[in-house]
Amino acid sequence: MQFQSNIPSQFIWPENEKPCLTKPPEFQVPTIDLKTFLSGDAEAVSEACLQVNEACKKHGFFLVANHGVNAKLIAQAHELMNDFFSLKLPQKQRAQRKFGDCCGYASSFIGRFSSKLPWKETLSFRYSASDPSKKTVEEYFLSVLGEDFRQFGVVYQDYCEAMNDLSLRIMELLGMSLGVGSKYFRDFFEGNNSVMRLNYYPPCQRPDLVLGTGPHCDPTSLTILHQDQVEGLQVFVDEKWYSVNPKQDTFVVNIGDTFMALTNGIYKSCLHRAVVNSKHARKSLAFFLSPRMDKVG
Ligand SMILES: C=C1C[C@]23C[C@H]1CC[C@H]2[C@]1(C)CCC[C@@](C)(C(=O)O)[C@H]1[C@@H]3C(=O)O
Ligand SMILES: O=C(O)CCC(=O)C(=O)O
Repeated sequence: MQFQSNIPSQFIWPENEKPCLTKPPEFQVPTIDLKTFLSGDAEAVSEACLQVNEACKKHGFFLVANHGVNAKLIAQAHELMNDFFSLKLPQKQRAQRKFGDCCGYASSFIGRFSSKLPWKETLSFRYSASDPSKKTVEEYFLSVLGEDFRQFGVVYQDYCEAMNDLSLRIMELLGMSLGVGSKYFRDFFEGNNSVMRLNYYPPCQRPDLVLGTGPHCDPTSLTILHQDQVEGLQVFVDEKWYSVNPKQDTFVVNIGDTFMALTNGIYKSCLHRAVVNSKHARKSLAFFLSPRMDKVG
């Protein structure tokens, strides 16, 4: 393995994809107050629809505030991420992601990609809303990691259920913003399957050479991201990178490729990435909503 300034070459990105040394400008992403939108107040609804329509036609990113997700649950989800990623490697590898599967533990996708490796560890698992009595996330942690991880399963099951509920309320907003009504997309995604991903970005001595997550569009329908208070998320708009800085008590929401297709390209799924820094680890919780495949005609 070759090294350049202590960084293995597989983690070093090409010149044209490296993060800029200077922090890019902050991107002004609209913040939607979900509570006022759902209150049915005509003016609030029309304002929220206008903001979402404008944002999604351009870049597909917006923030949601007053989302109703329990703050303690969010804090627990972050705390347990620290606990999991602090485990010794052999313990984490008990959940090792298998080739071809999108679930499990991955450390920089070693073995999956050979260059431009992301500077991150991830733990991904499925959430199925099709049968509310089946606690798929609890079962995952118990079956893959064992009895000691029961509490992880309970917390992330609750977190995924909260994300699923939030995603359906956001689908109401997206339907209204496109003029097809609040039930159109909500009904389509009811009982869906999703992927929950825990992202852990260790500090890096050379944050100018690596990327936590490379430039990508999410292939799924909708992503609900909760980032900790360490900056790192960047979106690519009008041929430039901008940072989407953490905003207390909000989730970052973005359209994925599948939802872009569902809107015949009217709403955009845009490139984004995550940069790292030399001092602090960074964490994010990403919930990727997908449609029920039996509803995709
Ligand atoms: C279903 C998924 C695959 C990825 C995680 C979720 C939704 C986004 C996908 C991903 C982030 C898109 C960019 C490349 C990728 C490999 C990554 O950087 O993590 C993708 C995820 C994956 O395939 O693991
Ligand atoms: O961690 C972030 O800020 C972005 C993560 C992301 O884009 C992803 O997991 O697909």
